[in-house]
Amino acid sequence: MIKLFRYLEKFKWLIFFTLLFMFVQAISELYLPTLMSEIVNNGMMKGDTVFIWKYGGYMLLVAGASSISSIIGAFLSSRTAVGFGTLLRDKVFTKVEGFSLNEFDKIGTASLITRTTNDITQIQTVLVMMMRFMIYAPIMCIGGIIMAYSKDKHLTLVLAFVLPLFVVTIALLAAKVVPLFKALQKKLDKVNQILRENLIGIRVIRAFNRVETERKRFYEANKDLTDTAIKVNKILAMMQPIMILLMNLTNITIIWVAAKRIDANKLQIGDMMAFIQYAMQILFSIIMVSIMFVMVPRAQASAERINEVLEIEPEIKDPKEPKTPKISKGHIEFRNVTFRYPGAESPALENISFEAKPGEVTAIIGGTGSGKSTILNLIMRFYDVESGSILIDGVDIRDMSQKELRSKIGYVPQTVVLFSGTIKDNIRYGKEDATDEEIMRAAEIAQATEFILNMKDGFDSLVSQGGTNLSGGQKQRLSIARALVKKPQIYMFDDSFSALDFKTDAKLRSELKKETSNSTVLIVAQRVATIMDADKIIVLDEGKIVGMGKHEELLRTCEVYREIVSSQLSEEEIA
Ligand SMILES: Nc1ncnc2c1ncn2[C@@H]1O[C@H](COP(=O)(O)OP(=O)(O)OP(=O)(O)O)[C@@H](O)[C@H]1O
Repeated sequence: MIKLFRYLEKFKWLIFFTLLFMFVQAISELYLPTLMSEIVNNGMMKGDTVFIWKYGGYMLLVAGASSISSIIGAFLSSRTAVGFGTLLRDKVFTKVEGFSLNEFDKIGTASLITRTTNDITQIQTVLVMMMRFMIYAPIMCIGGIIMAYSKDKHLTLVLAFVLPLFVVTIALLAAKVVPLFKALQKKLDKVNQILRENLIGIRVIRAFNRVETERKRFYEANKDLTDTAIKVNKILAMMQPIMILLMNLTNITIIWVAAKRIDANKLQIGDMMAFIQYAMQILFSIIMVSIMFVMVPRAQASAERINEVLEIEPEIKDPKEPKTPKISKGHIEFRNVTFRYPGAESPALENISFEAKPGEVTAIIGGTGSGKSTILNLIMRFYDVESGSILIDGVDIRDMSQKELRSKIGYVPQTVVLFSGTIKDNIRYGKEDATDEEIMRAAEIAQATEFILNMKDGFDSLVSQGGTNLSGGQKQRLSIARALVKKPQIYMFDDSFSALDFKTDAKLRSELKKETSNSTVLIVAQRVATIMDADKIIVLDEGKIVGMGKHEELLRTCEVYREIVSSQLSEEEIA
């Protein structure tokens, strides 16, 4: 947690004033019982009304100061904690944005969400407590002991018995609660993970009639979380009556001992009353500190989880001095590229070398899992190659800034991702300052205009989160329009025409050809018809290139290609 507290620097003045006001509150509260004992001893016992009024007035002033300090302290500490929480969330979010896909896989999306929300809230809560109790509780405890001692030495002996008993009881309870608090956080992660999977996969869950199974899975994770939470709260609930019992026993003992001393004229009633109040203040401050000791480990567990995220050094970093290609055309070259996914035994791509030139369409075809998407992932630098290099316009992509690299590329991923907003917003995602004409033009080429205009509000129609109110083919076309509006040097289509009917597919590609005549176009496809007329077809099989050339050439020379073609086209089509 200390590591995270370095970010508190920004709030140092707020913290200073919180501590100052908490100090004023503690001192005022310590002074009140003494004033009260004065009123009892010198006012009430002697019937001196003027004295009572005078000291009563003092008491009012001191109590007022204490209340105002308490209010201001609470306000300032909350401001600090909320500000700190915001700052941390921002830091975690910014860090996560820079993660490569590897790091996402390592921590998991659900856990990243819990860490950014719940874990940071835990730290916020503890920070408020720390700021309020850090100064207040020790002053109340030590000051209380000193004041109590000044009222009566003998009575202080009662405290010498009670305080250790109090501390031991709290320590025993805390020892039980702390591990449970740590477990709570993990169980919350699990509930979040199942919830997320279910919300995203609801269609599949229903289609496979797995609603009951999923409900059971959620119920079990939820119950596990609830059981632990109940266990924690049972112990915490026990704490309160035990504390009250101990406090009352302390009260009774003090009164019993004090009564004898008052009888023997060794103690005044006012001093006994003040002593009782000091004893309560001491016990309360111990409770406060112990609550902090229980809460801190929980926040500590959260802090560790946040630190883990903040300390991950993204594997993919920008070079210190990024290079820019002298001539920028979008020429791609793979030189002996081998790549293995983290933890995988065999490489997903092995010794891949090819060129994709501007003005040409380069297609990649191959069976499922042959490494087609991986090639595109590597060009986008979602992962770094294991050996070999990828050059764009002669510059290794690891020597370029990621921003520059990605600004050259219009990428249409295999799984379409749309954001909540209008159709226009989604297309404009490709180019922030795109004009309405540019957006319409992109939609036109992507063959999306017709269905967009058929929607109630045309280009201003709302796309729901994840694009659930659109069909697969409609989503694909919007995703293509989003890449087109960017007018990049390199287009990468990852199986992006698979959900289109043949007619739309052919129309779209012929329009696309006109639009992308000067760009480098990479098309990953399963359908031979989609890539037959490409300038270069790369045939992949188990991560290796087994053929490269034009359609007719490959038909003659490449066995794998022939197999793919004959499984899809009729004899006449092949001829
Ligand atoms: N994130 C990942 N972590 C580990 N292995 C992966 C990951 N993504 C893909 N792979 C593996 O890498 C290999 C190549 O996958 P890739 O997605 O490139 O295939 P593909 O040819 O695009 O297949 P498809 O046509 O089915 O999309 C596969 O064996 C796959 O299991």
